[in-house]
Amino acid sequence: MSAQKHYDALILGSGQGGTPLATAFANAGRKTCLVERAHVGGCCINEGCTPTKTMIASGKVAYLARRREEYGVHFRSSAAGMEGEEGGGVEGGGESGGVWTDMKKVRQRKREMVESFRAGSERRLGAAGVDVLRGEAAFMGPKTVRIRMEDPAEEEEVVVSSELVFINSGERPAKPKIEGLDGIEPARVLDSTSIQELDEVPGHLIVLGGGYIGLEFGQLFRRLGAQVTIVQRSGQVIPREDPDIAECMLDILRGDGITVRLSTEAVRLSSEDSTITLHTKSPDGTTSLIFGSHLLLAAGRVPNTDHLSLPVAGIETTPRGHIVVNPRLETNIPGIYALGDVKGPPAFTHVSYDDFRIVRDNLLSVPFPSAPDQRTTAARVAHTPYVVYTDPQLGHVGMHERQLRSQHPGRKIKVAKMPMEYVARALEMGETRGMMKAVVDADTGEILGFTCLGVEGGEIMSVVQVAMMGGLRWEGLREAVFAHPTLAESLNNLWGFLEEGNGHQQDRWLVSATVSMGGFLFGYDTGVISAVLINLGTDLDGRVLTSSEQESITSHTSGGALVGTVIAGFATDKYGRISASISAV
Ligand SMILES: Cc1cc2nc3c(=O)[nH]c(=O)nc-3n(C[C@H](O)[C@H](O)[C@H](O)COP(=O)(O)OP(=O)(O)OC[C@H]3O[C@@H](n4cnc5c(N)ncnc54)[C@H](O)[C@@H]3O)c2cc1C
Ligand SMILES: NC(=O)c1ccc[n+]([C@@H]2O[C@H](COP(=O)([O-])OP(=O)(O)OC[C@H]3O[C@@H](n4cnc5c(N)ncnc54)[C@H](O)[C@@H]3O)[C@@H](O)[C@H]2O)c1
Repeated sequence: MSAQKHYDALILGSGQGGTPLATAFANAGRKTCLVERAHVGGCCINEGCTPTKTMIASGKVAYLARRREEYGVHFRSSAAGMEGEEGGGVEGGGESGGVWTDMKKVRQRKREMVESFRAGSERRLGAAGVDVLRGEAAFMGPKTVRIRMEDPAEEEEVVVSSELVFINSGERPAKPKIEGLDGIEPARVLDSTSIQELDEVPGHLIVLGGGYIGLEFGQLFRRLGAQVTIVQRSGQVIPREDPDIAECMLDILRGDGITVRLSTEAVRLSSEDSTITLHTKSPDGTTSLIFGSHLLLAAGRVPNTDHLSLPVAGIETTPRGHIVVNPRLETNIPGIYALGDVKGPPAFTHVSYDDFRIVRDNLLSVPFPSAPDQRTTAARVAHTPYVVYTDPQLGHVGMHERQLRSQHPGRKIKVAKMPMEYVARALEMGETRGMMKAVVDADTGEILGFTCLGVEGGEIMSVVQVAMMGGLRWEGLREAVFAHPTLAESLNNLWGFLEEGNGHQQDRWLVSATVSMGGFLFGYDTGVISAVLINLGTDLDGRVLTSSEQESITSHTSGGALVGTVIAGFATDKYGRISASISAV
């Protein structure tokens, strides 16, 4: 049996764009229908941001509990020389003992958070009078959709037509093609959704993919007590980042005891008893085996367009299956729009939510903040921020140095890098890992991009984002009066590190040169003096530096002064940290 219904607005998928859009249309007096095949609130609330950040909070507590003695804090039992009560959980990696994870409790806390967020969304939809149909939608024609209902006892199928259709169907985890994958016991092969439902910590988690999901879960499960190996196909983790930031992140992950294998291709999987074996290959042909108890697939996501029968409606997609839209989020079919991840990257909740605002303002004429009918995605391109919720967080806004140098080679830029070790508040908190980096226009002072890989890096980044939105130049942040001691006050000092040098590569050399050469003399040329570099050693990979690299370093040393025959100077390492004071002849 199939029922027929007609609406003013039909929303397919209850994601971060579609859910508030449905409420807005209904509140504006339009007859509105929202179709959802799984759960209201979509990925972010049910499987994405909300549950992961809730679980990551548990990981942070475990991490700090292990570091408690650094802060002069002891558990009563250990202070008294007694064994801490243990049981019901899994030993927490053993770094400092006594901390174990009750995975069921971690999961329960996550479930409660998800349920409360989801209930809030359901309440808002109900209060606005949105018809929520539980089932899977597929087009029958441009403005007609068939819904296969979740509960066939009521209706097996409902056919809905509408003047306006909004597709907000999101993405799901990709399943990479690896020989042997289908032969592994399903309970041991996890994705970003199923890993959140584990009731015990895996013994050894192999993470396939060194992107956002791989890093967030890899570090979380390490902190909860698992051995973790991250296998990343490309030569750096989080490949969209500048190499110096990715390298700093790598140091942090390895510092946490995570094994990270870069430039490593997963070739084949096999399993015996409870052990999974991943056969890998490096670009030079070297093969190796990685053994683990569980495998997390974190190798990207694919759009939920394959079940929508888009060709029936004539809706255009990219070769990867994302829906093609213009800056007003209109598809090629009039009256049909796409919002959120389903239209392609960047795939973030705040992007999907802004898609909602664009459509709402253009179609429901909400006049603020810009004139109706003029809102497009173009306005946010320069400033779209994001945060990777590793600890420390990686917050970024604007352009990357690498992107600027490759896409705008003629533009004169300056780069400032400062280690979090220079941030008073971070020192007080005992959380000094990471670095800040800013890229500015050398002529105008405009802030073009900013990254903070540091404690509460997302919050610090947001301060700079607001400055960028307001057109504040870097000098404005240098002179701003921030409350002391905040993390944001470090934005007074960052700019002292601005220089035109072309990046991390030379800094890598400087690190190893200073580390390996001991008492040797650094040469530099400040325009006042020039001196000769006596010995340079090797780069971080042990490679002997060429003469042109040595020359480059001698002209890149950050500063110095000549006093008689004694040369004093300093050089900065890859984080901009002063790594050597030189005084010798
Ligand atoms: C593990 C993880 C962590 C994340 N963390 C963050 C974070 O910290 N910050 C951040 O900004 N982003 C994060 N993201 C990304 C973020 O979750 C998404 O960008 C966000 O949910 C936007 O999604 P959306 O609005 O496009 O739709 P989604 O939230 O994906 O919702 C789409 C909905 O459509 C439904 N649907 C699909 N097909 C059909 C159909 N045919 N019929 C009916 N219903 C259908 C689905 O069931 C789903 O509920 C994370 C993602 C993951 C996986
Ligand atoms: N904090 C956040 O905002 C947040 C958190 C999680 C996810 N997300 C969103 O979800 C998206 C998807 O995340 P993701 O981490 O799955 O994808 P991703 O594209 O960010 O990273 C996937 C990584 O896996 C690697 N890879 C791909 N195939 C591989 C293979 N066969 N073997 C080894 N490595 C392989 C790629 O090189 C890539 O670096 C993100 O791009 C982001 O938009 C956001």
